[in-house]
Amino acid sequence: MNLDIRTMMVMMSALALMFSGLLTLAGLHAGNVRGVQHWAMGSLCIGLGLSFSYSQMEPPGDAWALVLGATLPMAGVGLQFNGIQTFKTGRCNGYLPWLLAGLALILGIWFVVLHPDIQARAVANSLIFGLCNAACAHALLIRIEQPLRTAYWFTGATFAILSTLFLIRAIIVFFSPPNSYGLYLQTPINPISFFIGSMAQMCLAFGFVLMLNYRLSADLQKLAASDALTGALNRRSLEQEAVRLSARCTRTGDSLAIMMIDVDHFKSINDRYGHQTGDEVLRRLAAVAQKTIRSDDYFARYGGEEFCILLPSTIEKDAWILADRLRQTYAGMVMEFGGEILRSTISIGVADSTHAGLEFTALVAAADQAMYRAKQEGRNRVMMYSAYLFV
Ligand SMILES: Nc1nc2c(ncn2[C@@H]2O[C@H](COP(=O)(O)OP(=O)(O)OP(=O)(O)O)[C@@H](O)[C@H]2O)c(=O)[nH]1
Repeated sequence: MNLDIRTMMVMMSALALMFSGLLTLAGLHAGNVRGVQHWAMGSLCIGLGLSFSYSQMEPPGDAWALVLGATLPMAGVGLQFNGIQTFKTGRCNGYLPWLLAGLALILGIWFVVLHPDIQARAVANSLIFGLCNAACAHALLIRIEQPLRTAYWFTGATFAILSTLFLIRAIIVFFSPPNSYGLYLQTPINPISFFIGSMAQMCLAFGFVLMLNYRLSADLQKLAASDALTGALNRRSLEQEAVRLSARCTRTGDSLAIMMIDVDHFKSINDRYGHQTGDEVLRRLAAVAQKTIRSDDYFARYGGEEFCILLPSTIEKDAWILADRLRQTYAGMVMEFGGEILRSTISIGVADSTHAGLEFTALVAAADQAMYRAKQEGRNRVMMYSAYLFV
């Protein structure tokens, strides 16, 4: 391939520096999403490292510039890895870029200053870069969050390609005849590596921006679907889930159960302890309910101090057992606010599709009727819709 190495190196360095700016700007509006600044710093280090390498291409090259030319990109890959960790988990091994930079520095001093050996240095650096990129690919391709799957795959695959490229480069240079390799010689491996390397840099920057974009839109969707006070689903998303579940149950013939939960005498809690305490009571109830239900049940705040749980593949009797367990757990909770003890209870109405049909509004109406019956009967109890349906 007749591509000029110098031109490609300048382009690659300019691209990396540009992407650093782009990622910095993207990170400014990323809100709580962390990791983007690591990627920006990583790109900056890679860009600067490449400019150092380029600056000593013409003989007599400065050995220290060559050392820095490998040290900075190594720190850059470490920062990219940190960015992936932070993006996925919120935490990272902060020492990693320093460790990698230290390793590259020692290798550089050894193979450039003390025992100059271009070939050995190229093999060692390619191996380390290959392994670091493989680690980045691995970090991206394990434990993938569903909404970000495509973005993770895209970025992870790019890292995997880069890793393969570096490892092939290490093997080719290792087996090339002594003194036949030079970093800037027009041997086939050099233009190919630089060409694929520049493309990969570009894909990585796109990949990172794609990941950020997917995460922000997933966060927005989550916000739009949940109740701000309790974190439960909001009524609109519950209704959407109900339509989906009803269609599934119609197809499979499964039963769908529902619970309507209402805090007893909530007005007097607000009046006596204040609205903030009332809010906290709702949060605690939501937390207990979330713990009680199964992972495929849907828990939502229906409005005010009323909550709703949809239970797929459940009959009314089983829903009653679950509801009564929730009622007892909540009634047993001793809440303390500003030194004052607060105990509260809930009334629950349960119904299922066998008695009320699969229409969501009919299910809600049935469970609501049962819940009001529970209130009438003295509160702090669970009533089944079918129990008085045939009375
Ligand atoms: N703190 C707080 N109060 C709320 C919220 N939403 C609704 N409320 C209050 O909840 C109270 C509901 O009162 P009511 O509908 O009379 O029912 P209740 O006092 O619980 O009586 P019963 O349901 O009959 O046991 C009202 O005073 C609302 O202002 C909220 O998000 N936070």
